[in-house]
Amino acid sequence: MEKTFSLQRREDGIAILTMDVPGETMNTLKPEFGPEVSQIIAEVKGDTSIKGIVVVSGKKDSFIAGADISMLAACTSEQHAKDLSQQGHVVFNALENMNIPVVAAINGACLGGGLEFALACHLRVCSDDNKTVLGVPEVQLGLLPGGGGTQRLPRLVGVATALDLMLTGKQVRPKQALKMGLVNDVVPNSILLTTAIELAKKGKSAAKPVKQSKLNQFLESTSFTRDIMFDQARKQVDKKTAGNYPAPAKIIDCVRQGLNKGMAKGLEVEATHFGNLVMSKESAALRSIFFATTEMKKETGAAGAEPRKVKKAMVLGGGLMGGGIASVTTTKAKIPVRVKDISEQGLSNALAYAYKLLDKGVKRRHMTPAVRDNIMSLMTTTTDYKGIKDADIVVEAVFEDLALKHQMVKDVERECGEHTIFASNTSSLPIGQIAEAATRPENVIGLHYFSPVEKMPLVEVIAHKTTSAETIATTVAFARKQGKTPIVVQDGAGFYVNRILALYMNEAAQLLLEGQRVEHLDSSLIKFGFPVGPMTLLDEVGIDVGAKISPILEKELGDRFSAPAAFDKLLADDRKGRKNSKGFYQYGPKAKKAKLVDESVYGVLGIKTASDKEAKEIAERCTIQMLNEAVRCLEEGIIANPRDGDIGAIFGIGFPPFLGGPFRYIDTLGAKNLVDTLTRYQKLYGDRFAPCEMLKNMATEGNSFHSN
Ligand SMILES: C[C@@H](O)CC(=O)SCCNC(=O)CCNC(=O)[C@H](O)C(C)(C)COP(=O)(O)OP(=O)(O)OC[C@H]1O[C@@H](n2cnc3c(N)ncnc32)[C@H](O)[C@@H]1OP(=O)(O)O
Repeated sequence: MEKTFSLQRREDGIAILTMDVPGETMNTLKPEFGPEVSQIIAEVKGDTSIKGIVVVSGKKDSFIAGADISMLAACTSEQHAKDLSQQGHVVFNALENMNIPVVAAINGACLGGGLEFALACHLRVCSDDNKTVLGVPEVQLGLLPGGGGTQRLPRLVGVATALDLMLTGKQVRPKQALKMGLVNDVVPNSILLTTAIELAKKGKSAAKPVKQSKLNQFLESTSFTRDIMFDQARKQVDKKTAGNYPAPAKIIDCVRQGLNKGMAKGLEVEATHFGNLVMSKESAALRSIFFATTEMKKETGAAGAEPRKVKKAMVLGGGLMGGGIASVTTTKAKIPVRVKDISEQGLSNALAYAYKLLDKGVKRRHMTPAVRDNIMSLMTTTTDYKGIKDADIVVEAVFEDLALKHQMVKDVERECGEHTIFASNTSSLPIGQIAEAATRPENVIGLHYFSPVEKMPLVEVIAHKTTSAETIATTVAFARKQGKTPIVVQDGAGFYVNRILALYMNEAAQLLLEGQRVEHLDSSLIKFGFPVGPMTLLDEVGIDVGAKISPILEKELGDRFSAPAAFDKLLADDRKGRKNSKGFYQYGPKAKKAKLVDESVYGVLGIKTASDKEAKEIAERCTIQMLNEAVRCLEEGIIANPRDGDIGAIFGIGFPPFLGGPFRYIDTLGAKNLVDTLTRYQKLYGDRFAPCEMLKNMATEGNSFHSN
């Protein structure tokens, strides 16, 4: 079998150890590497001519992407996974204990087990390339760094920095890595190898201790003070995870035990916890998200169609959404964009939105003012249609008025090229209706972003009946360049995400009208795993927006979408939510310190609060509405498959990732159990809980939505 590691001796005594996994685009660590590396270490130890080693990647622009995640899926028990971790410990310890200096030369992604490999080296130098990132993202997979990272990181960069890296899983850029002491030097890739060789010649003493703040030095100096840090970190983790994610607490335990009882004990605890986490349902769900999104990256969105290149874009509307869309187009996609609005104020809003986001990067020293200004120069503005003849795609982000959108379709067809795509950011209007105004309807498509655009990863690409495959593929590719995860959905009121969200929100509204307190509703769904509760979400999105979408959904999809009539009283009382500082919560100066319910909302709705229902029942009533409608969307072909339905719900509305998405969650619950629960609630509260046909068939046949 082709080897992954190769050793090249040099006349100056520095040997180059190259890792290049045959046939794979990324280097990942696999169980069979242990014996291969151990053999090389033994060979080096027996060759006194070798004075140092430099470890490099054979891949063009990545170092090591971590352990092979698919290898973890093959684990059959906690012990099996623990053994994998301990095999890594043996190899990395042997590397670390070599008498000659070992230097990692890092270019590109150095993540998870890849960084742990580099940490076992005595010194690390990385390139300043854009693709060079370092981090331990295991926590995002429901895991922990199982290759010694929980022990080496704190000892290298300090407890506080190490916990931050491990508990967030964030990737750091070269300069940040240098500043925190993760690497010893940052150089252009052209001199990376030379620098690493020179570093190896200097020997292990070239490593300089990391400067810690006085406070951190004090806190890390004794087990008593360290325990204060660990207890504080644990409190923050418990608050953030609501007990739904086991990995963070285990990471803290590994670091605590390792520092208090020594590295050998720490490594033992790390391996045990790693084994437990690999077999956890939460990690299986989170790993499925990684594989789903990786698989989706390879799809064009329209079988057999190749995307056209988008060299220039236009955004119609400089409001919150238009500004966000223009911002991600220039900042992420690096595509010139021309923003059109009817007023100079609208254009200023768009420019200010983009500039504010970029300037945050300058303030955090992630970019220079010159880079910021260069990116800003990609955004131009206009109050007419000048300078857009060569636009490849026009994204409209104006208010939900069909006549206005029809006019824009006509304008764009008149002013732009015959291939120019008209993409509507509408959140509810059927794309087919918008396309009725087009002479080239094949170029009309929906491109539905979620607010805030720069943060929400999902976009829905909505094809109507005659949207061309090329238009779909081009729009999907454009969204990807904006850093988005697109799912292609079929045309229909509310598309997918807003449709499943609407029933979830309506059930929360029903519970409110039954006397459940606003804050109890929100806390129940946060405990279930949503990032925010339904009442907070309604305030953020806008009560008026929800009220506008509901009748459209009810007209197209049926009575189950009829929103509780009492909610009209909220609009009559001019309650729109955060946007006019009047909603379910208070938004005045007092509210800056604590989130306070606006108790007057109960009087407006004419309700008296009742005793709290169990949080589990509240969460169940709201979530099974979402699950049932997600299956209906699959049944009607709105979504192509359960994978897209899972990713759409997780990335679009924050469906709890540790549950894997609606369809994986139904598989966990069991279709029959869900049908029984829906039927029980149907008898209590009416036909809005009636299980859909596909779900009943799944229950009868005992099928699951996912095979793995
Ligand atoms: C020992 C313990 O500490 C356990 C661990 O190390 S757990 C793993 C920790 N590492 C990660 O979580 C990193 C996961 N990978 C990524 O985040 C990204 O792939 C990347 C940032 C490294 C690169 O992103 P991008 O340039 O977009 O490339 P793709 O995501 O499309 O990936 C390209 C192919 O590489 C495969 N791949 C990447 N990482 C892994 C991995 N850790 N295990 C298995 N396979 C991995 C990915 O599936 C793509 O494969 P393909 O066949 O080319 O589609």
